[in-house]
Formats: sequence, structure tokens, C-alpha cells
Amino acid sequence: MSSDLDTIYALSSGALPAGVAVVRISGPEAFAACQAIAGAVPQPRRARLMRLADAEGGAIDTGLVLAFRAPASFTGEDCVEFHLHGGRAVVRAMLDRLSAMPGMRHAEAGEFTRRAFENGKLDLVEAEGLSDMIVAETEMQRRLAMEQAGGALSGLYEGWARELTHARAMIEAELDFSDEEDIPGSVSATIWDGVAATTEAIRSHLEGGQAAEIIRDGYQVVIAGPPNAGKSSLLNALARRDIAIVTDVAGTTRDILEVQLDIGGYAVRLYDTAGLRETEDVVEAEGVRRARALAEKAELVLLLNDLSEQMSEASELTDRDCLRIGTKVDMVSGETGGYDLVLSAKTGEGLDRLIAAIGDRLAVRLGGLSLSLPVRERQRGYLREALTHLEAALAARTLSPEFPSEALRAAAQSLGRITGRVDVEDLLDVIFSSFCVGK
Ligand SMILES: Nc1nc2c(ncn2[C@@H]2O[C@H](COP(=O)(O)OP(=O)(O)OP(=O)(O)O)[C@@H](O)[C@H]2O)c(=O)[nH]1
Ligand SMILES: [K+]
Ligand SMILES: [Mg+2]
Repeated sequence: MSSDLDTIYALSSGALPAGVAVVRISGPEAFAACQAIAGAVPQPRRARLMRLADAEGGAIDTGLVLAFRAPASFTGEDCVEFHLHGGRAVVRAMLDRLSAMPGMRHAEAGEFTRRAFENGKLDLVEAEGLSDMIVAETEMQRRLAMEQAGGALSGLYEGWARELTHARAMIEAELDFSDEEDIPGSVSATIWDGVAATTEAIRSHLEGGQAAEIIRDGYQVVIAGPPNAGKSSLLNALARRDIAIVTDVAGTTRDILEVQLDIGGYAVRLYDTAGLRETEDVVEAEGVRRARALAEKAELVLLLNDLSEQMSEASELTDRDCLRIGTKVDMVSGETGGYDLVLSAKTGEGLDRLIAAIGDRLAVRLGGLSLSLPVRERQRGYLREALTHLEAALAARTLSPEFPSEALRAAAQSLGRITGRVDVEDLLDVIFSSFCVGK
């Protein structure tokens, strides 16, 4: 990143053209830029309609201007927002105007949020939550992001870190006074019970990590089955779009195709795969290999079978959670036993039941969970590290008093790295570069 003394600007709102486009400016020159462009700086936190001029004094646009004086802004620096008409040429003219001003440059990805972090406006977990909030597409993704962005998760980590620091202080006090008769040994026992409880809490919190990942990245559902079972037709019907090629030729699909669905507020990634069969065709064989590999790591496999054909064996495919589905029910009359459900991609019969069945699986797997979950591998890595230190501390508690105290310090430090309270300078470039520009 370039110097923090630069004043940065960027289009902070979405794709153009749009009704309104917000250009945000942050840094020491923000108010000077506002003065030059709008002729004045409006009273902080009050929207004011102003004429926005180019370098020659001609009008770029007329728009709302908002000023925030440091430190009472998102970044903690002086900030200005121009709410422009969201045309490409309007925004281009404003960005050109800003780039020509001394001390101003375009913001890098995540740079506004990075400045907010560096100025103590939010911690790392909150910053990561903001980034997730921007890309959240389903209700559960939004709620999960909100737990992080709103500080609930940070509060948990800081609470644990505080408990460990307190425990360490008590243990060290006991070491210092261990010669004196009147310090009861039971103090230490109580402290260690507390440490054990915190250790357990961290362990069970970590176990929620997989659920967090499923909510954030999507619950993976793989459509599998023999050629011509109607897999691609089902994908298209559920997506309500003509995504996959459907023909009556067995072996039509080779590549894996993916669509995102929203089922009960959860993101579901649905995959169409090549029909499973032995084949001499090298391209199709590669498709079959990929289909099997994907089914092995799916949360749920939909094993499709044409109702007029013999049922294929699920156990040969995967040991994952599986729904057996009989297809093309519009073509058959009579016996449809042995399936979890039957449907027709052609008429739409049974599709609601399938969506409900997937929703039930999701509810069993993810329902009723607190959404204070460790969403990112970065967070889980430090939690595992803290756990390792705590287990070492608990194991050594009766052996040497100095070692456990040091291990507790290390555990609290690992927790501090999650929120960025403890130095994580080396990580910042990685974390913030994954943000979008303008955030
Ligand atoms: N009548 C009827 N025909 C269907 C239905 N679903 C699929 N078909 C037909 O079955 C044939 C195969 O459908 P696909 O969706 O391509 O089957 P697939 O399982 O993706 O086939 P591969 O990609 O080759 O493995 C096509 O001719 C479809 O029109 C259905 O519900 N009813
Ligand atoms: K086909
Ligand atoms: Mg297909």
C-alpha cells in the first residue's frame, strides 16, 4: 500500500449506470477537494445539494454532498461523499477531476476499510464481516456476516482472552506469594476450572466452523446418476434457466455445471455432472471421473434414475447423504416404489417436494445454530493455536507453575490475533486485498 498520507477516492457504489453513484473521498485533503469542487464544505453529517464543478468551473453534476470530520467517519479520517447521478460519463468526469488534484489517488481494494481498522474504528473480524456482508446473497449469509460485522464474534474472542489473562494474573500472584501461608490453594483450583471451561467453549466453537463454511460458501448438492436420467433437465428446472444442454443422446454432459439456489435463506450450490457409465470415450470418461470425485465431497447427492429403467445402486457411487430420485414420472403409470421421491423436470411435478426435502436436510444440519461461528480459516487457525496452548497449560498445571502461565499468555495472544488486537501487520495486505474497491 502507498502512503497513508495520501487522500484516496473511489466509486463506492455498484455497477453503472445506476440511479445514484456515490464517490467517496478519505484523507487529509478530502475537505480541500470538496471546497474546490463544491465551492464549500457542508456542515458535517448534513446532506446538502451542491453544484459540482470541473477544474474550469463548468458543471460536472448537481448532487448531494456529505462531509464527515475525523475521527467521526467510517475511516476515522476526514471523509466526503458525492452522491452523483449514476451515469458512466458523470462518474468518469468526477474521478478525472479528483485524480488531477495534488495528494489524491485512487483507492486500492479494501483501502477504506483498512484505514478504518488502522484508526481503531473496527477490528479485523468486523472488517472481514463487512466484506462478507457485501457479498452475502442469502438471508443466512447476511446474518452470519452480521454476527462478525456487528462485533458479536469479536466480543466472544475478547471475552475469552480476558478470562485467560485474568487466570494468568491469578496464577502468577499465587507464585509470588506461594511462601505465605494465608493464600488458600483452592484459589488455584477455581482458576483452573475456569481455564478448562474456556478451553471447552473454544473447542465447541471451533466445531461450528464447518457449519459456518457451509452457510458462507453454500451447501453442495450434486446431481448424479446414469446417462439420460434427466440430470441436466432437473438442473435447468430448478434454476429456471436453460443452463445445461439437454438432448436424448446418452453422455451429453461432460463438464460440471453449477447453479446457486436460495433454499430457506441458505445458499445451495447445485451441480450437474456427467452420466455415470463405463466408456471408451476419453472425454466422457474424464467427465465421469469428475462426477464421482465431486459426489465424494458433496453434502448431499441426488441420485437420479429414469423410472422406466432399472434402479442403479447408490452405494457404488458414494457414502454421502443421498436422496434417491425417480425421474420422468410423467412417462410412467403405476409402481414407483423404492425412491425417496419421484418427479418430472418436464411437468414440474415433484420439484416442490425436492426443494422441501433439501430444506429439511439443511435444517437438520444447520438449523438452530448460534450464528456466532468462526467463518474463516484464518480465524479457525488461531483458535486451533489457542486450543493447543490451553491443552498444554492444563496438562502441565501440576508440574511446573511457570510453564502453564506462559502457555496461557500464548493462548490469549492467539485469540488477540483473530481480532487484530495483537500485531498482525504481516497479514493485513492479504486480508484487505480480497475486498472490493471502494470499500
Ligand atoms: N418425458 C420426460 N422426459 C425427460 C424428463 N427429463 C428429461 N427428459 C428427457 O430425457 C433425455 C435426457 O435428459 P438429460 O437432462 O439430457 O439427461 P442427463 O441425465 O443430463 O443425460 P447425460 O448428460 O447424457 O448424462 C432428454 O431427451 C430429455 O428431454 C422428464 O421429466 N420427462
Ligand atoms: K442426455
Ligand atoms: Mg446431462
